[in-house]
Amino acid sequence: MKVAVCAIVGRPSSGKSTLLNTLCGRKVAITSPVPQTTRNRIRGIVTEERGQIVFIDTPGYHHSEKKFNLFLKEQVIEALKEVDEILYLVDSTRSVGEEEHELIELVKQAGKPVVIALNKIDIPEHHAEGMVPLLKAHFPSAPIVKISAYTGEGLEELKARLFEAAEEGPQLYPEEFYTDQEPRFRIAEIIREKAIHQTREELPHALYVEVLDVEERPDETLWARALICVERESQKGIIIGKGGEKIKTIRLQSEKELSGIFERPVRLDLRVKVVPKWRRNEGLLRRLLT
Ligand SMILES: Nc1nc2c(ncn2[C@@H]2O[C@H](COP(=O)(O)OP(=O)(O)OP(=O)(O)O)[C@@H](O)[C@H]2O)c(=O)[nH]1
Repeated sequence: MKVAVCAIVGRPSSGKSTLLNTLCGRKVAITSPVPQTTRNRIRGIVTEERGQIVFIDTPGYHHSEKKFNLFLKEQVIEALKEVDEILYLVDSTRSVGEEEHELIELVKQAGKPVVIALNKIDIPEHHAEGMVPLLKAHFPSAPIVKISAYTGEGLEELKARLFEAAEEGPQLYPEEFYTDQEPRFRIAEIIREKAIHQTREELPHALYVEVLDVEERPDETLWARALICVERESQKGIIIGKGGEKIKTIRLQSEKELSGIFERPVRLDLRVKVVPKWRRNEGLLRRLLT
């Protein structure tokens, strides 16, 4: 069968997480309209008769020099070293800027087979056609497919191109697997997604989630204790909300979604903790990012 480990690379908000979820048919990576939601390399797995593709969802690529963003950039570079092929995702509704050019160079340097997907063609203002000559000039042998990660348009063709670029090999994961994320990590990601959605305006990136304990109770309930960590005391109040309303919503939404994922009741004990300047803490960033 055809087997490949494939990195999805693209600018922030190009739709990498959305694409991964649509391709895998399930929710494996959290999505959000706020850029830079993805901080970890999450794998989604597509298994079909013709083969298996293991996707690595890389963080959005930034060319800013801030320490936080440098870490994200390192993640992209590291991810590309390990893979067999690259799915380069381009947002066809945005103009090609400096950042896209940097990314083109990065993908070229990797020297791996590349499949290019021009995303968001469901949006009428897209200019996918206009982008083709530039991409062809940089990647003469790469197939270019126009897609909508959102509606699923073009994804069959995209998968066909990815399988074509893959080599013959043994299956890497059993076919019932669609992600190799640890439960602890999945729990943290779902809580983080709900917390971001609830506090989008006030603190899009100022939080992370740490799962302290996960326990299977005798009645088969999965119980987890987690901390939502913020940078400042004022942000703690935002997460908790008036009379605890917000954190309750975050908990209920997370429990509901996690119960579906783990196919059993999930109960969460959520607390908020202030961890000053966590984004400048190198040890913590390493732990969160790797
Ligand atoms: N209309 C439309 N919207 C899309 C499509 N793909 C993604 N989006 C939207 O674009 C936004 C960003 O999508 P994500 O999948 O979170 O993007 P990402 O590339 O993973 O972002 P980072 O985590 O910042 O790297 C979300 O609001 C998506 O719903 C698409 O094909 N069509």
